[in-house]
Amino acid sequence: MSDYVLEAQGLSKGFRGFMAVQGVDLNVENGSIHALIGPNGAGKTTCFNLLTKFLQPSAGRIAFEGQDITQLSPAGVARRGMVRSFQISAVFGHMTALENVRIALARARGGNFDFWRGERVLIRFNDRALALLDDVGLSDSAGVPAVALSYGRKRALEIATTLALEPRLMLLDEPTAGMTEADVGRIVALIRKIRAGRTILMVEHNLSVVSGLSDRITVLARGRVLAEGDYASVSANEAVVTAYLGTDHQDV
Ligand SMILES: Nc1ncnc2c1ncn2[C@@H]1O[C@H](COP(=O)(O)OP(=O)(O)OP(=O)(O)O)[C@@H](O)[C@H]1O
Repeated sequence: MSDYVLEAQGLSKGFRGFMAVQGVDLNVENGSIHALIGPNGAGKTTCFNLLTKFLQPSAGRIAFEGQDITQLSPAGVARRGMVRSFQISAVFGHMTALENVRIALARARGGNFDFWRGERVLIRFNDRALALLDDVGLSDSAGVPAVALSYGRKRALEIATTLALEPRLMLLDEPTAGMTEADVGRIVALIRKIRAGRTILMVEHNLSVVSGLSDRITVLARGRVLAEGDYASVSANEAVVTAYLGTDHQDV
């Protein structure tokens, strides 16, 4: 089997003639944390949407664990073990943290989501749900409605609902966006913890998060791959520095 859990070749996406992503090759190594970075408008989100099949590529091929997934739906990709955090937007504000994770577990097992009469069914998931809440540091919030959780805790709950789907490849879309510094530290620690036994691909703007977490970084600019390597090598790359300096982004 290949060392790569995810392989994309020649990935392209045009919007009415404008190429947002053009000829991107991306190989994500099994067990790694791989970050996709780049200045505003570089094509990171489009690339992410292509990989998770929220967008259909205009050209290119994507394989997950050696199987071609280019034609699959987002749900089909998720069922195979490649899950995007927040994909299922499973955080229902009026439900408690525990109830949210139980619903995610029920869905992961192909439950018909009929939770209106499902209390007896859902109760079977209590132990596993409590263990997942513990994994993300939310055991003390099990009974708290999601709406009452702080922003950082809500993101942790979203990660717990994603973990409920038992992803082998977890895709995180700007996991620290909009967070206070203290919450950023907590999410970084959480990502370090949950990486065991799985691969993580993330889009992230916060470069200190990227430098501390990523084994490998792909830098996009104007829809193309500008550089790839570890943090030390991409941050010393002249083309990368120029691309970042040309925007209002923080320095690399
Ligand atoms: N649905 C769409 N229709 C038209 N243009 C689009 C669409 N989605 C993205 N684009 C354009 O494609 C380019 C890449 O956008 P994308 O959102 O992928 O970049 P990004 O790297 O995620 O940027 P940011 O860091 O600002 O979120 C941008 O110029 C954007 O305006």
